Amino acid sequence: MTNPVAILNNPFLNKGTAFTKQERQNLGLQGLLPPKVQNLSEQVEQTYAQFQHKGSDLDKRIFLMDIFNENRVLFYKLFSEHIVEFMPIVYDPTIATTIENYSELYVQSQNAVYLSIDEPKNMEQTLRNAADGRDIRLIVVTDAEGILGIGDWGTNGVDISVGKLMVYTAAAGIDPSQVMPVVLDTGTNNSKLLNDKLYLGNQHERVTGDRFYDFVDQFVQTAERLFPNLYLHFEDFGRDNAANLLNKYKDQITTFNDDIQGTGIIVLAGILGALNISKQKMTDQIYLCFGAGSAGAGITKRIFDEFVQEGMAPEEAKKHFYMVDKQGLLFDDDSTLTPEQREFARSRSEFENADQLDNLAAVVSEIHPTVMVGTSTQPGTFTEEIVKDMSANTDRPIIFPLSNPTKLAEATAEDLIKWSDGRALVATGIPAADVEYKGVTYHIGQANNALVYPGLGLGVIASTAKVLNDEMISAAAHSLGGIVDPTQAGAAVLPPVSKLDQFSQTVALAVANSVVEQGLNRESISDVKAAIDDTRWEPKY
Ligand SMILES: NC(=O)c1ccc[n+]([C@@H]2O[C@H](COP(=O)([O-])OP(=O)(O)OC[C@H]3O[C@@H](n4cnc5c(N)ncnc54)[C@H](O)[C@@H]3O)[C@@H](O)[C@H]2O)c1
Ligand SMILES: O=C(O)C[C@H](O)C(=O)O
Ligand SMILES: [Mn+2]
Repeated sequence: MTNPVAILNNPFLNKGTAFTKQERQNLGLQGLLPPKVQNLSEQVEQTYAQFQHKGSDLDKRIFLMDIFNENRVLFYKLFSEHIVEFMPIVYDPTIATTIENYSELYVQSQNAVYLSIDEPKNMEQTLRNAADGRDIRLIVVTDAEGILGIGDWGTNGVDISVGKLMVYTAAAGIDPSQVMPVVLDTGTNNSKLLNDKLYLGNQHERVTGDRFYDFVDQFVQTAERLFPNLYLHFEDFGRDNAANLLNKYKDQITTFNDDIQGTGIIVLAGILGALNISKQKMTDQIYLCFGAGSAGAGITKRIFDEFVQEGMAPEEAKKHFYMVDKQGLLFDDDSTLTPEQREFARSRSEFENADQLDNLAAVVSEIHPTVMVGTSTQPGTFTEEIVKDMSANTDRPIIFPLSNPTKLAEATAEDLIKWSDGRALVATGIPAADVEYKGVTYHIGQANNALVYPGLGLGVIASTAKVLNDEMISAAAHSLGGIVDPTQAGAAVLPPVSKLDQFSQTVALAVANSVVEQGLNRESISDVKAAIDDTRWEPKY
C-alpha cells in the first residue's frame, strides 16, 4: 500500500476532504483529514469563497496555485466553472508578474522540469523521473528568451509552460497527468537576474550557437524517444531561434510553435470575424504588420496564405502586405532582416518618399492599411493620430493591438473605438471590458493564442497526428466562424472566452478531421468525434 502521507502529497491522487470513509480506511487516511467528508461541488464552493477574499490578482493566483499543488481535480473543476474570471489570473496578464518574481515567490516546482545546459548528461534520467511512469502526450517547452513581450526571464519562464498547460486542460480537457512543463535553462542575458542573489536559475549568460541547438536537439530526441505519442509545443523562444526550430522540426515530429502558428490562427479567425461584420473581402485588404517578430511574421504568413487560398496569385497577394519593425517599413536592401521578414520586404523604388517611411505614422499615411496588427511590445504606439488617419481611409478599420501583458498593448480597445468613432473592429491580446460608445455596447474579442491552442492540441492528440501542417492550421482558423452573430451592433470579432470549452471542441474536431482526411493519423480512427470524446479528461473523482 502507498504511504498515506504520500497520497495526500500527490496532487494527482489527493482528494482532500473528499476521500470517503471507505477510502480513508483502505488508504490509511483515518484521522489524517478533518472528519467531515465533502463532495467535489462542496469543495469548489468553499475554495471559491476563499478565492473571493483575496485582494490582489497576484494573491488570487498564489491561492489558486496552492489548490493546483494540492489537488488537480479540484483545481480544474474550480477553473472550469469560473473560466472567464480565472483566465487573467491563472494565465496572462497575471502570469507575467509571477514570472518576473518567480524566484522571490517560489514555493514548489509544480511538477515542472528544469533542464540545465550545464548538465546535459542528466537529461534522460530527469525526464524519466519527472514522468514517473506517466504516459506523457504533451510537453510545453520554453527557453524563456522572449516571454510575452517582457523579454528574457531565464528559469523563471518555466511558469509560462506551467500556465499554458493549465489552459490546455481547463479549455480542452487535456489529461493533466499526461502533460509535462519544461524549461530549458540555457542561461539568461537579463542583468537583473544575473545580479539577483535570489535568482534560482543558471546565473550565467545565454549559451548560443551550436551548443544551444545541440542541447535543444538532445531534448527533442530524448523526449520523442521516451514519449512516442508526444505533441511538442514550443513557447516564447527568442525570435530567431523560434523560427529556426520550427523550420527544423515541423516536418519530422508532431510539433507546434504557439507564438508563430497559434497567434497566426487566432488572428486569421479574428480577421475573418471582422470581415463577416463589415461584409468585406479578405483579398481587398491592405495588411500592416507592426512588430515583425515571431508573432508578427507568423500572423502575416498565415493571412498571406489565406489570400492565396482564396485564389489570388502569390505575387499579387504580396502587394497587399507591409511590415514595420524598429527601423520603420522593411525594405529589401536591409541586411538585418530575418528570413521571415525578407519575404514581405518592399523595394524602395515603389515609393517617392522611401527615406521618410521610418515610422508607423508615415507608413500608415502612405499605404492606407485596412488591417493593422500590433506585436511590437511597444505600448501606446497606435496613437490617436495614426488611428484617425487609418479611419479616414477605410470604413471599418481592423485594428488588433496584441502585445502582452496589459502594460505593453499598442492601444486600449476603448481608445480605438473612440478615435475611430465606433468604426474600428478591435481585438486585444488580453481580456478587455465592453466599451460603451454613443449608445452602443462594443464587445471586444480576445485575439490570444489561448483561444485556439487548446482545441488544436486536443485535435492533434486525439487524432494521433504525425505532424501539424498548414491544412490543419487553416481548418482550425476557419472553424471559429459562425459562433458570433455579426448582425448585432457592437458584435465581437471572435467568440467569447465564456464559450472557450465549447469552441475548443469545434477547433479539435476541425483539426482532427483534417488529420484523418489527409491520412496523417498514426493509429487508425473510425470515428473522429468519438476519438476526441475518449481523449477528453473531466475533473471528477
Ligand atoms: N495575443 C497573442 O496571442 C500573442 C501571441 C504572441 C505574441 N504576442 C505579443 O506580441 C509581442 C511580440 O511577441 P513575439 O513573440 O513576436 O516577440 P519577438 O521579439 O519575436 O517580436 C517583437 C518584434 O517587435 C519588434 N520591435 C521592437 N521594438 C519595436 C518598435 N519600436 N517598433 C516596431 N517594432 C518593434 C522587434 O524588433 C521584433 O521583431 C509580445 O508583446 C507578445 O506578448 C501576443
Ligand atoms: O501568452 C500569451 O498571452 C500569448 C502569447 O503566447 C504571448 O507570448 O504573448
Ligand atoms: Mn507566447
